[in-house]
Amino acid sequence: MDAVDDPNAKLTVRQATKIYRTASGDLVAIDRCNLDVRAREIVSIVGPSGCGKTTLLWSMSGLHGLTAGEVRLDGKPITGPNPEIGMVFQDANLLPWRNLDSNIAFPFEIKGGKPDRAWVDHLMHRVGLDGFGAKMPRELSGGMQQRAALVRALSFKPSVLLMDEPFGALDSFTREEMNRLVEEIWMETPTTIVLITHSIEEAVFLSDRVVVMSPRPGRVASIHPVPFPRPRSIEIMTTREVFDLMTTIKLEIVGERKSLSAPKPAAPPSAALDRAAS
Ligand SMILES: Nc1ncnc2c1ncn2[C@@H]1O[C@H](COP(=O)(O)OP(=O)(O)OP(=O)(O)O)[C@@H](O)[C@H]1O
Repeated sequence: MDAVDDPNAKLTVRQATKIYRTASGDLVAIDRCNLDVRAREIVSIVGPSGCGKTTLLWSMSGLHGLTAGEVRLDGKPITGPNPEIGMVFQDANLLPWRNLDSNIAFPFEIKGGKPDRAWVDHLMHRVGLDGFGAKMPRELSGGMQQRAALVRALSFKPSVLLMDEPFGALDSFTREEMNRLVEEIWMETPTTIVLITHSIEEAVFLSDRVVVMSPRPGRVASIHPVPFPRPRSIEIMTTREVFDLMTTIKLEIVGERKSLSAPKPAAPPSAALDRAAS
């Protein structure tokens, strides 16, 4: 999908290509991806396993370099980790020997600073962790650890939050609770959010737009606007329109999977491979 610069874009991905050099040869994970994410928008990225979702998200974070193409934040190329960008992963990644307060303070310590205590207290209250600051990670459920990871990511007041399958390890009830919490926090303090998920329901519940990626090498195959009002109640999520949208996206991904397993005619080498070889 080719893209023209969106004047309201917060994040701009242009011709993003990533080739991993592996022992068995070069692997093109994503190939000329284009995407604009607008300020204060929630965008989910879905697609078949291995299509390059994480690769794309990490390139947005600046933690992984691209082989070709670029990602821009507010028009400026992202070339490394950026304080404007927070991240949440499937694993809460809390240091087991530090309590919650100290886990949240840790990234600030590394940089030689301190978190804004009032803001952290507000976030802890917001996610339902009031009074849990002195608890060790092992004393908390998976859902509570993910809440703490969310507080840690938001404690920097990032303008962009990247979430890599953040609730994938949680049971479905806790996952829905976390989805509602993210929507509530976002409605109070709109941040630009890009979320990777394997759950179409989660993608539709949370997003303003759902991006479907093609099988590897991943490209943006289609983008679906999600026009339903917020907050997205159970009543909204069980309407015919939501069901139809989820079905369309599911069928598209299944179709993409089928095309992945079907024998493919020899394709001309991509521009990315040409570049890598030269
Ligand atoms: N560091 C790496 N070195 C080599 N290959 C890698 C590396 N990271 C990812 N890959 C490969 O790149 C492809 C895309 O991986 P990626 O994790 O981005 O996909 P994904 O869509 O997030 O997958 P999943 O949905 O299964 O989490 C896969 O084939 C994966 O094996």
